[in-house]
Amino acid sequence: MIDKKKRMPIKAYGQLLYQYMRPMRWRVVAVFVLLLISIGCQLLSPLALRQFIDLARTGGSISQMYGAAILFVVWALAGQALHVLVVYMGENVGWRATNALRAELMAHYFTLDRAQQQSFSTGEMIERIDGDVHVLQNFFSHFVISLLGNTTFIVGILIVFVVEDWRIGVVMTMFIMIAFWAIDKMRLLAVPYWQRLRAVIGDFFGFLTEQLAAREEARANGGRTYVLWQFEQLLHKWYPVSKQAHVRGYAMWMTTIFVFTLGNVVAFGLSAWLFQAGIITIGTVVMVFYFTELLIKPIEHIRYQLEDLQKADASILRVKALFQLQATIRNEGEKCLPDGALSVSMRNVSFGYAADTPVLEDIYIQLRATKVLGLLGKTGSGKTTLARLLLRFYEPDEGAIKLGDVAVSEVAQSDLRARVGFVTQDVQLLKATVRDNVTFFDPHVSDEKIITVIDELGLASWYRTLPHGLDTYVGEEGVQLSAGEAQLLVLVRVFLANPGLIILDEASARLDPATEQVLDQAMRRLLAGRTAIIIAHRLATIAHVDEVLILNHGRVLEYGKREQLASTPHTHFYKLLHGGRKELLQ
Ligand SMILES: Nc1ncnc2c1ncn2[C@@H]1O[C@H](COP(=O)(O)OP(=O)(O)OP(=O)(O)O)[C@@H](O)[C@H]1O
Repeated sequence: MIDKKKRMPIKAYGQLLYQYMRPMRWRVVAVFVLLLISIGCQLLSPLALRQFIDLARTGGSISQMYGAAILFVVWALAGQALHVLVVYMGENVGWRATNALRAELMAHYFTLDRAQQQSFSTGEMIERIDGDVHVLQNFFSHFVISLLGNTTFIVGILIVFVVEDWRIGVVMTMFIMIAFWAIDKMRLLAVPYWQRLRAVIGDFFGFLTEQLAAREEARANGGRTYVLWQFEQLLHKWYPVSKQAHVRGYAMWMTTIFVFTLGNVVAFGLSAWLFQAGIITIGTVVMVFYFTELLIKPIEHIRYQLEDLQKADASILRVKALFQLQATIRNEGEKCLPDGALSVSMRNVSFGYAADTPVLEDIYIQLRATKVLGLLGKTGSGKTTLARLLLRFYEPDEGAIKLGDVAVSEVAQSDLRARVGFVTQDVQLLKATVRDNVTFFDPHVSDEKIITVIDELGLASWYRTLPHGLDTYVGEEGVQLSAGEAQLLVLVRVFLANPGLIILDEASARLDPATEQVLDQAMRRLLAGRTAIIIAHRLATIAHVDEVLILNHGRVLEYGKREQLASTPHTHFYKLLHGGRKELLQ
């Protein structure tokens, strides 16, 4: 349902402007000063026009008339030139403010929990960080400058009217007040519709990014018809919402046109009457008419600004909603994990993504530093979830998790992320060079170090095929890597960071048997002296681990030393090794 009353309080606008304009206050002050001078020039030019006409009617000298004409042109040109400068500088202020807002939104997004991040599709996030903020750019660059400038201009014209004749001043002041009242009443009309329009655009981009990412799967699995159907549904939804929003914007435009016409009639009628009564000169009649015409522009601009404010209302509400979303895991610790390999301890840990659906129950792990644990279990048994708890992506409902004898809840998130290396099933490479991909843009990692890890992982021959070595670009415009190669590169990234605990989630699932064998040997060398948890569906992946844990429906089915389990005939692991209980891996 659309909440028609939803409107941003003026205070919220003030706060937003204060927050983002403060760092540029001198620039903003300069814009205002230029704006006032520009308004002064624009107000002086019709006075020169009046002087010119009255001189012509009363037989003034030609040189006096030239003087008035030149003044008219000079004031008009100076006013316009300064106006251009004001717009340029205003745009600059707007860009800076919106970029700061964009950066803050992006940084805030990274502070959110995994579950909260997942509640936004990629497209929705693009719409928030770019779409909504783009709308606000106009608000930042033009709104205050334009509103203040145009209001000052209108007040200036009214003062001129009052000075000329109080009746013109009173009537035109009343007319402007009525005009603003009518336009402001129209303002509320479209806010909820602009809000809905942006939400629909967000859904559309969300769908588009998702489908573009999964285009191969969709094509291979015959999903094309469904995708196109869904695409069309979204377009159908977009059109009526866009129409509703624009029709309401148009209603506001119509109101302004009506108001302008009324203003012209009033100004012309009144000044004609005053002229006939011999109270004002013909030059003043032309000047009043000229000023009334000039009034149209600022009222028009204010209308534009209010229309933009309708869009900004919707965008600010959505941006604020994102800012108000706070990570549930907020009690960031301050402790650091001890150097070197980390022990892992989980005691009576239980967890569920939803309150009434446990995914892990009563998990117990006691892994000494430098030991490697093989984690087995069929799909959906909770292996990845267990890894996410170790990284504190989620908080356990019960139990205690410690790394290197420090509770993960007491460790600073940055330290936790730096000391625990996680290779997920879904490998993501950046559109950057091989070097930047493995160092994550850390300039302190030397090329020698990178090449050593590449050598140790057995990737030397692959590395030699890269046309520009570490400077080779990967991704769409660079070298295309196979899924297996991408996974190997991510392994280089993890090992370079020298973590105290490495979690490999199905890391070798995409590799061919030959590559897997090369990697297996290299991994054994690299894992020596480090703690690791290897999540696997295949027994070969965990041929050299020290301990084995089998998960079944979120519970520990079996846990012990690999050698011991492998040599005890009644264990599940023994049966697995000898061809039985295969369902535990599927
Ligand atoms: N983000 C999430 N939100 C809600 N439920 C989730 C989420 N991630 C996983 N689950 C559910 O938790 C259960 C365990 O999932 P998990 O990914 O941990 O299993 P897994 O053993 O790693 O499976 P696989 O071997 O297929 O990767 C599954 O029932 C899954 O549907």
